[in-house]
Amino acid sequence: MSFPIDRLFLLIIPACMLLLGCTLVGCWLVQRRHRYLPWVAGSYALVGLALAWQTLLPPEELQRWAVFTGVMYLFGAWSFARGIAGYYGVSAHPRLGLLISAVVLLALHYYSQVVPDIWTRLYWLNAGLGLLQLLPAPHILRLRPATGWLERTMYWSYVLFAVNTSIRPLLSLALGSLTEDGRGFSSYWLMMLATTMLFVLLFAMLLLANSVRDALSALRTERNMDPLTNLLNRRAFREAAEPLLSDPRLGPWTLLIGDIDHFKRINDSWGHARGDYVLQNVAHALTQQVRAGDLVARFGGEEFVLLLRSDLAGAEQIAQRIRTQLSEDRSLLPNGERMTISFGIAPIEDLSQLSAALSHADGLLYQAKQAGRDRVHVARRVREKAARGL
Ligand SMILES: Nc1nc2c(ncn2[C@@H]2O[C@H](COP(=O)(O)OP(=O)(O)OP(=O)(O)O)[C@@H](O)[C@H]2O)c(=O)[nH]1
Repeated sequence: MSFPIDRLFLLIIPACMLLLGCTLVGCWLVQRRHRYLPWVAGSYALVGLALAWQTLLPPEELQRWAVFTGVMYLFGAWSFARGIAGYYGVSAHPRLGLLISAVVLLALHYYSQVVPDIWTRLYWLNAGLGLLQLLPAPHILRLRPATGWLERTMYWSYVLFAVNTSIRPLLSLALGSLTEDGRGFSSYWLMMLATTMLFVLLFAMLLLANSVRDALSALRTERNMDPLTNLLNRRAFREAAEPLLSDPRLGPWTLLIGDIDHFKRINDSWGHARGDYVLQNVAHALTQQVRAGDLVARFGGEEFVLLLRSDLAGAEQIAQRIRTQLSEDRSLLPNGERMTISFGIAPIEDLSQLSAALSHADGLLYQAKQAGRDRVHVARRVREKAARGL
């Protein structure tokens, strides 16, 4: 049996689609987070298989299998819409999709078995495919997903793809050179393969870029955030403090170190889970009291560091507010006892003083602990006291 070499050549595109589908599934298996990926992969696989099937069929068989291949294309198109809808978190309207598919399949049956007409069949099929793909589009547009370039490119190429699908037969008609079976090297078939491949590649690249971006941002979060409290860790605090303290237009800055009093006793008396709960509540209280642009970090254990854009007096007020709020919250410890925190507060003028200011605030915190805990020790006071010989 001989098989025309040009047909084999045309099989490259469906094969690429299947490979891309497998890549997306692989990507999903690694991360298991992007649940829209299997839908897009499924649509690639279905459309790829349908294209391969049609390429391999002898011309006289195309009509007989029109409904079968129609089912694959239609489900592939809806699966794509489902993937896009999943990406933006909206519905792909499955019932409406089913209705559109049923109407198109009836038309395919009529124009293949009752009154065979390949071009009317193509109009129906492509209009149906375009409509199915566009099902989630209005909802996505209302969401205004234009936040980043990736989302914007994704959305508009998706809309363009759906519109191109709908009007493909008309474009082909305008280009002329139609062949009887609408396949082979007919303008329609070549244009269909080319545009499908172009968009399919574009989407695969955008989806993979999205996966990589998410993986990187998850890594960055893991690297920078304390997982228990969602505060910055020591490394991220330094990184975030650098540009702030290097900008002479900002400031004045003050560094605070807060440390929960007798935290070991909380762990020993009520267990680690209660200790963690207390840490989370302290973190919440700290972030509640500071302003946007201030930094709050957990340096480890029960020690918290804050960089506030404020003078010493303002920082002291904030520390006192946090201290009062926490000590008045009787729900933190199971026996209703007060939970207290001590602070050391030191000024800082620029980045070069960061380590010195941290030691300074730490020393003041130590003094606060020595003085009985549940208090705020501020650098100026210490200096004033020293000046007065106290
Ligand atoms: N639950 C919980 N405990 C932690 C965590 N990290 C450190 N700890 C505990 O925090 C306690 C710190 O105890 P200490 O350094 O003695 O401090 P303290 O008991 O608060 O005493 P003072 O600071 O002097 O008031 C230790 O028991 C650590 O095990 C954590 O992530 N979760």
